[in-house]
Amino acid sequence: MDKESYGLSDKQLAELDTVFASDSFSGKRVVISGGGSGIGKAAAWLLARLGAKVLICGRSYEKLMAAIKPMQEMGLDVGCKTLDIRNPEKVQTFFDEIMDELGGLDVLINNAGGQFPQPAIDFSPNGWRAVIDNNLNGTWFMMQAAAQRWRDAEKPGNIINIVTVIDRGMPDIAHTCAARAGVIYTSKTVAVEWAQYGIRVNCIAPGIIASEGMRVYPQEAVDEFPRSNPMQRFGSSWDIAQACAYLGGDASQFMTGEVMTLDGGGRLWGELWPYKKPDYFKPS
Ligand SMILES: CCCCCCCCC/C=C/C(=O)SCCNC(=O)CCNC(=O)[C@H](O)C(C)(C)COP(=O)(O)OP(=O)(O)OC[C@H]1O[C@@H](n2cnc3c(N)ncnc32)[C@H](O)[C@@H]1OP(=O)(O)O
Ligand SMILES: NC(=O)C1=CN([C@@H]2O[C@H](COP(=O)(O)OP(=O)(O)OC[C@H]3O[C@@H](n4cnc5c(N)ncnc54)[C@H](OP(=O)(O)O)[C@@H]3O)[C@@H](O)[C@H]2O)C=CC1
Repeated sequence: MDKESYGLSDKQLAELDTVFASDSFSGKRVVISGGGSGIGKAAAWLLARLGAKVLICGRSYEKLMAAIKPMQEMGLDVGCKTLDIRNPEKVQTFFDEIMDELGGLDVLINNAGGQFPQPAIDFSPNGWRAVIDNNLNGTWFMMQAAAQRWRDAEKPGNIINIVTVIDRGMPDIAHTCAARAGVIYTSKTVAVEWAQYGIRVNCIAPGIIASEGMRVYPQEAVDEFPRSNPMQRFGSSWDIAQACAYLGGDASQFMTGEVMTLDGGGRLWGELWPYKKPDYFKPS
């Protein structure tokens, strides 16, 4: 399949079935970074359909507006703001504004992120820095800004960080493995530190998901990605959105500091090096 065609249409996102009750997020205010495409957009659709007031952010205003228009046309309560999560001052201003505009915040989904594939030995200092900054620093600025406001207002909070499956590392994306390991262990640590404030922190580790994010990878790699798990297929953004609904809702109220993996068993079996695998690693 052409990598450009990966991702769910707005019609699908408006109609896909869910196991969650239609009012399970009513009264909840949710912020989703990177909500203009892929997994973040699917989560925005689902949680808004379940009654949440949702605000998505990302770097491209046009992308955000295009994402929220069909949701608003369905009568869903969704807004957007531009934000580069790597800028700590802008993140602070963002949270000041949205706390005011939404009247508070219940759930923060740190989904914005990504990387480019390259053998680690060839990373430039700036390429390494860009991926660490986007995924580790950006996510941390968002987590801390939300937690400070929840603590100061004496309100509970709930953070969900979208990471990636790092158990076996992943050839060609060592920079993101480093960043996501940082996010996971920061999350485990602050899940403990922030329990006293009623703040939960969990991560979701998606395996290969058929989202718009696939456009970043060469077609030959995308064609091989299903072999990264024993189900030998892609997961869907909707799978990850439903995991967000579980972690963002009351059913998971006793869960904090965990990583929920949805990878079709890829942690246990699968080819992680789908593209330009050196001869050294090929069967002789
Ligand atoms: C195949 C098997 C995979 C196997 C991997 C399988 C993975 C599947 C699981 C994960 C799937 C997903 O995450 S899907 C989601 C994918 N979505 C995304 O990645 C979207 C977000 N990504 C990004 O915005 C960008 O990739 C990112 C670099 C992180 C941020 O962009 P920036 O605008 O900050 O970066 P730039 O200013 O353009 O560049 C900063 C530096 O990075 C370098 N750089 C940027 N792109 C580069 C590239 N393609 N190759 C080399 N170097 C690159 C530049 O040259 C710069 O270094 P100098 O030249 O030295 O200055
Ligand atoms: N698809 C997959 O197989 C997997 C995805 N993931 C992770 O899931 C998350 C969502 O990915 P997916 O939906 O697939 O891909 P997308 O590329 O569609 O989503 C990434 C989103 O993040 C936004 N974003 C990136 N950098 C920034 C930034 N600095 N500030 C604000 N927004 C930013 C992008 O918007 P914009 O460019 O407009 O800012 C985009 O909407 C990412 O963290 C990804 O790495 C993890 C494992 C597997």
